[in-house]
Amino acid sequence: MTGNAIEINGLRKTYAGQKGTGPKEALKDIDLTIPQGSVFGLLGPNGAGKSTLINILAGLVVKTAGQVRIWGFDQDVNPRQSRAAIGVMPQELNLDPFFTPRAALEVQAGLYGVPKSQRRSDEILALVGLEDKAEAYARTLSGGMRRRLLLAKALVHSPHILVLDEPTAGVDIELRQMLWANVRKLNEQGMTIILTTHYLEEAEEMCDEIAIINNGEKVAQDSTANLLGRIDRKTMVIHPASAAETLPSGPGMTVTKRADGAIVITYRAADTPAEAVLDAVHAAGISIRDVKTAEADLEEVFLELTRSR
Ligand SMILES: Nc1ncnc2c1ncn2[C@@H]1O[C@H](COP(=O)(O)OP(=O)(O)OP(=O)(O)O)[C@@H](O)[C@H]1O
Repeated sequence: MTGNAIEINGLRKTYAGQKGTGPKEALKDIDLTIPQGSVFGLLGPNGAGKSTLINILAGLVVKTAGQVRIWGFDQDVNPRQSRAAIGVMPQELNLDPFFTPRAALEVQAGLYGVPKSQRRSDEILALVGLEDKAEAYARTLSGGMRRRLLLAKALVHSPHILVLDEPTAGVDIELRQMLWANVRKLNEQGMTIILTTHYLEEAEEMCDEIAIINNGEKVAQDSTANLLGRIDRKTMVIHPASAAETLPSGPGMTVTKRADGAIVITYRAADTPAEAVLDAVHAAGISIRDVKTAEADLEEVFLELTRSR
């Protein structure tokens, strides 16, 4: 099946003002489509509105205006079906301390109306590596284990869409790898994944497509490759065979010398071929011991898109 997992049109959220402050427009007229089967990244600085957006999808925050369709179901017209299509792993570790992981999954499955015969609690516990903690009280689980349990809870009703809100904030490497391995596996099985993250390199590595939200507005949405392609600046670092006396120069090149003697040249790939940069280096009488090039990363795209606003 092809199509959109999520379709959002004209979405607005205004929180009522608290003491001494006016109302807060957290989302201002957002349009967003998320293709089925993708791993989709929702990025933005603190306070951009990501959690508000996710909480609206999860049915935890009531929107002020706009239309939200989840797996084709309008949230206002078919609230039950649209809720059933999505599972959310929240940021906060909000677990009942007196439930064991197995009991927590059974309760969650009950809330979603999953019949006993279709429950997969043990399979899901195994997926997240909690099978040997199935009967431990949640209060005895480590922070990492609690996060695993939150992921497990998001999966009990076999949703089409899994939303992960800052899943790796403050988690150790082992848990992070477990999470990403699971995300990849679930995505390969056809699940659409939406994640928010502050770690740009993580989004770069994991996501096919990314939307950047800033100050309640969508400032970009594109494939990860296209977003990275937006910044055409390249950097070449030349390590000269002997100390350079003259610095190379040429149209479209910015040249600086580092304390270690390396020469750093930035240029736009569209206007300046790498060969022209190397020619300029040779023309300055420099012989090259080593050379490295670097592309823009998502951090630069992100800064460029969110800086001016
Ligand atoms: N319940 C609320 N009442 C009033 N204002 C709120 C409420 N929840 C969020 N806000 C405000 O709405 C804006 C968007 O917040 P939101 O939590 O959605 O941002 P975010 O992008 O998820 O940020 P973070 O990454 O810090 O969680 C912020 O200015 C926040 O202070």
